Amino acid sequence: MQQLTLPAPAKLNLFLHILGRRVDGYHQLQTLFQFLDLADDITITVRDDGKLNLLTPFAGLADCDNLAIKAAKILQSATSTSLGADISIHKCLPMGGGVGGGSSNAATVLHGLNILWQTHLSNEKLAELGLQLGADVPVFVHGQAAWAEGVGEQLTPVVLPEPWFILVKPNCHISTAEIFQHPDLTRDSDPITVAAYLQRGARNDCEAIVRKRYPEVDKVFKLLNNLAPTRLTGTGACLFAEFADKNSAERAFKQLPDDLQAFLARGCNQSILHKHLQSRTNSI
Ligand SMILES: C[C@@](CO)(OP(=O)(O)O)[C@H](O)COP(=O)(O)OP(=O)(O)OC[C@H]1O[C@@H](n2ccc(N)nc2=O)[C@H](O)[C@@H]1O
Ligand SMILES: Nc1ncnc2c1ncn2[C@@H]1O[C@H](COP(=O)(O)OP(=O)(O)O)[C@@H](O)[C@H]1O
Repeated sequence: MQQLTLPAPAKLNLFLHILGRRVDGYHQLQTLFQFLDLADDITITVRDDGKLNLLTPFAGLADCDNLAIKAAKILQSATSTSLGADISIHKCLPMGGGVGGGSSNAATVLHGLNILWQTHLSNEKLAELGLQLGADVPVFVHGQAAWAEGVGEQLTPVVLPEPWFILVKPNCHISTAEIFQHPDLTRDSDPITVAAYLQRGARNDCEAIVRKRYPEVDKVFKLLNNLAPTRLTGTGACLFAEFADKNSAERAFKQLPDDLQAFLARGCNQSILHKHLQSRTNSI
């Protein structure tokens, strides 16, 4: 087999608590990751000459900085394969929005090339390689909704309700590093348990600062929160409102102004990448 097309889904941070800060500046978190059935599509074709080409360059981002290419390079050097690849990314996920598109692209490329190059690395090894690219890559590699601790890399799979969401990307770009450096960020939240989250919910500690720094986020937050309980994902800028069923989500979606970048999606405990990989394995 020489070519594969695989999805690279979005994630939500259903809540995000910051418990402290490590000496290296990274923050200790507690968060709950769930996937959405909303995804980029990535097509990978094997090359014999070892070259790694991105056929769909992103405006303003050098190909060598694209996480899809970085993931391919890491796998290439970890396995010493002589093979290369052409990679095309059909982008659907808002970039820099806290839905993890770049990390998800990296995880999908790791899985796709591991199949095409027949390098046979375990999920654990792929997650270890992915962590070098970003704190969120391992959860996409494993593909199970997860309770996360540490800097987001200590994962415990969980089974959660799978509600419907309206996801909105306010028209602004937020730097993750900038939010984590903010002097007013809450860094001393008490740890909680999954059971406590399921009973009472929990906040996103970045939300107050992001809403204050970015009026556009605050405006969209108020609009969505009138329709259903709303949260920031990650460090933003995307906001999500939760609905128990598809009909109520659709009704609310119709009330949104036309100029908003909004998506209707379902929460998934198994990433659609992994559903796809499983159905491939079953059909072989
Ligand atoms: C906090 C989360 C929640 O999902 O935010 P989003 O990026 O999704 O919004 C992620 O873990 C982010 O992961 P990712 O975007 O991969 O972050 P990285 O590239 O590893 O780090 C970007 C910058 O954020 C800060 N950072 C990141 C993670 C962390 N636990 N503590 C930090 O202080 C560091 O300053 C780092 O330089
Ligand atoms: N394949 C990729 N898709 C999206 N962003 C990428 C990719 N490769 C590198 N990036 C960079 O990573 C940044 C964060 O992207 P993304 O993962 O979409 O956001 P977030 O971490 O906020 O969820 C982008 O602004 C972009 O500069």
